Amino acid sequence: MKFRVKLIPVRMDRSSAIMSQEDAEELGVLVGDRVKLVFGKKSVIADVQIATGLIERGEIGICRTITDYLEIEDGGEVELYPVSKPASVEYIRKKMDGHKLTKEEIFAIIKDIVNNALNEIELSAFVLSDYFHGMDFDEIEWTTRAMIDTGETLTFERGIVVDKHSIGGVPGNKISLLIVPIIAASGLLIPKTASRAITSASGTADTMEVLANVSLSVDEIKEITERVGGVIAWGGATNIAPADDKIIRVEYPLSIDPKPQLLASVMAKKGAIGAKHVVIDIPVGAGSKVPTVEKGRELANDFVELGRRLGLNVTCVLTYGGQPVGRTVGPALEAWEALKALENAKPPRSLVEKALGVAGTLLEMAGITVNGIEHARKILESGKALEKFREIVEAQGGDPNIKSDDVPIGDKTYQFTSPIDGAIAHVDNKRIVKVARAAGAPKDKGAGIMLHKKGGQHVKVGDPLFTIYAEKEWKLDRAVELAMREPPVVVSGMVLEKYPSYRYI
Ligand SMILES: O=P(O)(O)OC[C@H]1O[C@H](OP(=O)(O)O)[C@H](O)[C@@H]1O
Ligand SMILES: Nc1ccnc(=O)[nH]1
Repeated sequence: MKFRVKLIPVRMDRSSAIMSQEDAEELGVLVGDRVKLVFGKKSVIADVQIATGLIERGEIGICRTITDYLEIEDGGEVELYPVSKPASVEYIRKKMDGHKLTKEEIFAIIKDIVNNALNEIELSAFVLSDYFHGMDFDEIEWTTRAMIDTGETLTFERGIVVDKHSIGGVPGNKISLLIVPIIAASGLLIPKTASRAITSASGTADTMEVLANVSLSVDEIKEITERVGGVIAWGGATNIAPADDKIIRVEYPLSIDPKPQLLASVMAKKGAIGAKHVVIDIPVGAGSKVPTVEKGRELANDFVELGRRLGLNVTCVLTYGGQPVGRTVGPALEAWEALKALENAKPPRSLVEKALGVAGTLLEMAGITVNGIEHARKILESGKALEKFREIVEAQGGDPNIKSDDVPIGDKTYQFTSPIDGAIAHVDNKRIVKVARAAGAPKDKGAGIMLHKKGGQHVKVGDPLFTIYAEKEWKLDRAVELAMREPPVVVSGMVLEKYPSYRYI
């Protein structure tokens, strides 16, 4: 059937073909079905969208990304016909029914994810079927390999390439901003790619973006790593394991990270950059991705086994994840605190101790020293890590003279104080994230939470507990309201509750 092109003057990631309800009925297609648009020798597959009123009968609304590709003008004529779903949709259905997929089926799914051939519903179905049914080890290995093979890989001619990655799940986990410069300052190469937030209020890519550009190409990552020793880049902007960010975009709104995807997501990025030694940080504790040490050990075994299959030397570090790392949550606040630690300006102990523990493990694995923590501490305390971090920031287009107190933080604030004398019984990871996201994080860089007290500390009536920061008043109001309904910091005396009507926790 022939259609007249109506150019929608925007660019979109996904290809959509917008038509009237009547034309959709005549073609026998529903919203989300696929159609092929042909112009001359070129063709493109697009999803059907319906917008009666905007699009007349006989018209097809397409965005500039498609018109540029087809080299067709507004008002031009295209041939359009329905096409069937790719075979990978059948494989996703097989997984939804709980069956094991073959290597070929997994490669087909990942390839179609990379080529944008699956719509949001199909991609979500894939992620959710992994969430409900899991994958066996072969499937996890094939997913990881498929994610590596469908993207670009990096090789370095000289130097020992190492890497670290956290599975995430604990708020305030800004340790990569300390670890990467410590490792780079020790002479090792660390081309670190990070994701944006998945279940938290700020991923390492979101935090680093406060200080520098994180959208680097594979060539830039290689060049900067060879010149300065390390980078902190956003994996989604590179062509390294390109399926990863597309999967994460589905996980983020649901705040889920199914185990097979988690393993493949992390290890594909490590495999693609050719890391020899890798440390995986597994935060363990209530409200994190891994609730108990036993579960942490199981996951650690999986990482080590996947590393063995891919030829990477992996050590996992189980870390305390029962409450946020350091005192800040949210991109700018976390960048501020990471800089404080690099400046040796009274940083929180939990942040420094964790960063040194993970960095030290990597230094020992690479054979730099037998006492990794002390070696890492010297690099941090001597100022060499700060110096190296500034080189990295400059190489990534940021201001090398940045100081912690120059980092702009949201100017709309609200402080919560203790309603009673008592002790902090609980800092709830999930609630902290919910409130920080309600305040605007990670999109609004200045939004987040500063904790004034952490678990176990004593408080008196009226003592500050935490402050919410936001860039916009209405987001602050929303976050404050949420924090009142679901307190993220719980103070308790020895009397927990009174019935019928008083509730302190
Ligand atoms: O948002 P949640 O689920 O906490 O996890 C995502 C974060 O965890 C990893 O941290 P890193 O890059 O090793 O520092 C990812 O790259 C990302 O920054
Ligand atoms: N699923 C993931 C968890 C943590 N980091 C990642 O890059 N991916």
